[in-house]
Amino acid sequence: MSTTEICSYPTVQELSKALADYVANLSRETVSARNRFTVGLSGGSLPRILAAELKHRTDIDWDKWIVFFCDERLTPLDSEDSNYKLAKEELFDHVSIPESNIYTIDESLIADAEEAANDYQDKLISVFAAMNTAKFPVFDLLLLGMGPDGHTCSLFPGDAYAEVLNESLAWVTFVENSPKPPPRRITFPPTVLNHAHNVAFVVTGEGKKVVLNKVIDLHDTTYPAAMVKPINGKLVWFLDDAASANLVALKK
Ligand SMILES: O=C(O)[C@H](O)[C@@H](O)[C@H](O)[C@H](O)COP(=O)(O)O
Repeated sequence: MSTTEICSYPTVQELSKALADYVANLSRETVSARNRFTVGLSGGSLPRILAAELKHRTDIDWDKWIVFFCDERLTPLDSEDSNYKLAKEELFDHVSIPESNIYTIDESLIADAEEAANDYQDKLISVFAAMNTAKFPVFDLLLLGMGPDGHTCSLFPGDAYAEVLNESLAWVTFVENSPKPPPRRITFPPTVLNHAHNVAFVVTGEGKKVVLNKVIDLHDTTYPAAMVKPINGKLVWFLDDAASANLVALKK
């Protein structure tokens, strides 16, 4: 059964501390149960907020982490736009996750979005097919952000993105007309997000408060973030008070 928890903190720094505790606990529990911790990361502000406290933790079995990107921009890995580059600078450079456990896009395929998505899917299959019997990868933890238009990963609202939003077979799909630059990206579809054991959204700032009300209070699935409802997993929202100011769900 799916459960949802909403946590709000006065400052982003306090949020980072709580997030580090949450990730460290989950990592410890999962490693002792399954001897590995599969994580999906997003871009935007998430890597910085996540790493701020987490990179100082000494109680994490980093060599058991297996990391994928929930979405990635089709750029070289050393581009300022690359989610990998951001995560590397904020987190990977400071902790000891084995390089071979960090799965990046194949840079030689960035000119062909479909091929890049298929290749990334093959990487997912190589890791997950042996681990679980589900038709989709079951991540231990997916860490997501949300844009002011309600997008998450590279899942954008609107009819132009219906095919990606409704993808029901592929483990990785792609967009070539993202309204948030850069335009060409690969992304997990909602079905993959909803098979995870744990999904955590990290959303901060006043600019998100209107859309958070639509997503959390009104469950308005025209906003892709509202499509995230893990079938058998746990969803946690890590918010700051500026972002959560309008939330009816928190005032109950
Ligand atoms: O690659 C990307 O662009 C991200 O994965 C994207 O989905 C991001 O998480 C949101 O846009 C929120 O970004 P902010 O936290 O910076 O607002």
